[in-house]
Amino acid sequence: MAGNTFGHLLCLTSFGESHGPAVGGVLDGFPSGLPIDMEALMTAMERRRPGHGEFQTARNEADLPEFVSGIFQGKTTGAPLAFLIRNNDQRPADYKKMEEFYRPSHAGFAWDAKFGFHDHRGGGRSSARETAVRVAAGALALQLLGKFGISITAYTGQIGNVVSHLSPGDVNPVIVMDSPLRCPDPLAEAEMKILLTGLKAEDDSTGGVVGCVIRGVPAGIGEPVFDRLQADLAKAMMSINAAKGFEYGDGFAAASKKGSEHNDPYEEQEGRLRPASNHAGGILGGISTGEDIFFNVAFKPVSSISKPQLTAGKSGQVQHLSIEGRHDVCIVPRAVPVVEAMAALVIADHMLISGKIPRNIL
Ligand SMILES: Cc1cc2nc3c(=O)[nH]c(=O)nc-3n(C[C@H](O)[C@H](O)[C@H](O)COP(=O)(O)O)c2cc1C
Ligand SMILES: C=C(O[C@@H]1CC(C(=O)O)=C[C@@H](OP(=O)(O)O)[C@H]1O)C(=O)O
Repeated sequence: MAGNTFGHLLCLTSFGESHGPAVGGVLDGFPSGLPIDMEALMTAMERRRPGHGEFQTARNEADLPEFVSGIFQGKTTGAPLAFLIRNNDQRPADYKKMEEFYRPSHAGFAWDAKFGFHDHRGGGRSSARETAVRVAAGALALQLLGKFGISITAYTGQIGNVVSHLSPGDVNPVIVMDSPLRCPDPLAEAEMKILLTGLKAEDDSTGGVVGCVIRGVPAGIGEPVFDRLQADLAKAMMSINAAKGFEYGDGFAAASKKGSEHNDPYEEQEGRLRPASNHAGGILGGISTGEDIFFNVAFKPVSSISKPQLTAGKSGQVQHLSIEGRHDVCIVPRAVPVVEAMAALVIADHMLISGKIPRNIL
């Protein structure tokens, strides 16, 4: 398997390069009969699209998916959903130096080691331009899940050392939607803006954390032992460019807790048994418990910075390299819809596997 296809029953194949004519995808296994809300799909694309934010890359792309298969009379047909997203605003001259130098901590060095050469313009296939495809496919999966009462809200939980202290259960999707940095906590967001303004002026960058909460997933999805729900979520999140870590439920903090602090004892509520707390993050034994599923994804600082870095070129000469081009100061706000999209693909896939979503929803 060449690594460009993701999923079990609902499979996304993505293709395209940052400075090629287009990126695009084929989403196969999607149920027939779902009316597609193109406006909602474009809202998702708009949230990731480059070129319209103070701390974002200035590359300006419309990110308009053109569907060439899988939709008839506004509804999915069950055939592969295939779409193209044209690239219109490339500036390859920005990458001239990359013929001589590898960008420290971008993908060029490793891609050359594997493939022998790669399209150095915009990083080629290693560019997060590819994540536009995930958002288009994920927006379709989100619409499908919405029919079955499932909602997914990703949000900015941390930028640099500024942390939002809201717990996942308190995250309000409306506030996140309206926030320029996709942060549910307006006080933290104000501090994040100050931090990013300073870093932009210093030609530097920073990382952060995207949180995500999935509500309405019924108990019983996930396929032990290798396709545990958290294993598939982890793979989906760690496949996003610049992702450095994944944790769900109490995550790494669970390591230092006592059993008596971490356990979720059961109680009867309205005639059914439920855990009284949710340190598990909605998954036990690889299977959903019916509680909210929540997780965090850590992202590294953007590697392409114009602050000079001392680095050796391909012929060995050491030089102060200042990266040119149009780059994000912090990718976290633009990664929010990507995390949402990948989570939607995983949950929709497992809902189909378990039969909780039928293949025909007419
Ligand atoms: C939404 C998004 C936007 C990104 N924007 C940039 C960018 O403008 N400049 C950059 O150097 N890296 C950017 N990245 C990160 C690179 O794509 C990533 O570091 C590169 O592919 C190498 O992969 P790795 O960091 O996972 O090893 C972005 C990532 C995401 C998810
Ligand atoms: C184009 C997008 O983001 C790009 C992601 C990216 C990277 O290295 O990942 C580097 C930049 O590419 P370029 O130098 O070609 O403008 C970003 O603009 C996009 O997200 O659609």
